[in-house]
Amino acid sequence: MGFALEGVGLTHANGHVALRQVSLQVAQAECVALIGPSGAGKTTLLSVIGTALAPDAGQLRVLDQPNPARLGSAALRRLRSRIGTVHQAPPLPARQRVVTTVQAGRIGQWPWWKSLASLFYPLDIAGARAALEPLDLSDKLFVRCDQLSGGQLQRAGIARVLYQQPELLLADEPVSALDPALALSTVRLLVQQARSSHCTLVTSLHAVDLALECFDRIVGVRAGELLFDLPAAQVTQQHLQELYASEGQELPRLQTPGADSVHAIQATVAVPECH
Ligand SMILES: Nc1ncnc2c1ncn2[C@@H]1O[C@H](COP(=O)(O)OP(=O)(O)OP(=O)(O)O)[C@@H](O)[C@H]1O
Repeated sequence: MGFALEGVGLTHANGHVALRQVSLQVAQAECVALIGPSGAGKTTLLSVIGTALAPDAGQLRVLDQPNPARLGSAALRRLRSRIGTVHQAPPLPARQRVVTTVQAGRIGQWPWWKSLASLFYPLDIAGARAALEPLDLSDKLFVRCDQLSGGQLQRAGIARVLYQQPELLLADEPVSALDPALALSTVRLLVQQARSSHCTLVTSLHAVDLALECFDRIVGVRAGELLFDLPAAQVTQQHLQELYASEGQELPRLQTPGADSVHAIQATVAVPECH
């Protein structure tokens, strides 16, 4: 099983209710996109699933582990080592080389002495290179993180989580810093890698067309609630307009000069299909 939330609620420390009565079941190896306006609660939802935030109402089960908030620190660390997280702005140490940063993806799975040694000497250069290759970053293997562009940093964060080989992969706006063609190929890579490794993938995406193109299941989040949970083929314009009603008429899409849709980008770049 991937994870299940039943009636989950979360109120932030300042009293803001970010999630209310959220119920969502995602099976192992399913790939799901979260969409919704800014401030809807997508990041908060991913943080709850990833056990970074404990819900204050309802039930949570992650990778067959009920109620992770009740786990002791060692068991929680073991559970978290099975969960990979891609952040919008990956918190990668500025002075660390890319190879070390990618290898750090497995620190939670290695014995302490190996994790420590890997900080001083890269123990798996070939593995790190293989993770960077499909993201077109293998030439940056020995470059320091503070010498990468924002988009390269974001892709290094993705390489790190792919190297981790998690059972559950949570990606929060993983391609927000990438140009439209790279965004499309990178999301497709995430979906393909998740499918081939039988990993559950939940990705929040700003671009609605990217979500509909690459994912079979779409969850619409608005004001801390799930507005819909549908197969991509059943998401209508009306669903989307209702979801983004607070953002005016325009739906957020991939933007590229002279082409404003995934299909237009597809026509100009050779990227493998998602479905
Ligand atoms: N640590 C916090 N303390 C207080 N309120 C918070 C905190 N984090 C988020 N919020 C509020 O909770 C709501 C949901 O935020 P969240 O980041 O989950 O939304 P989101 O859908 O991911 O937005 P975006 O698409 O802009 O990243 C917002 O109103 C936000 O202001």
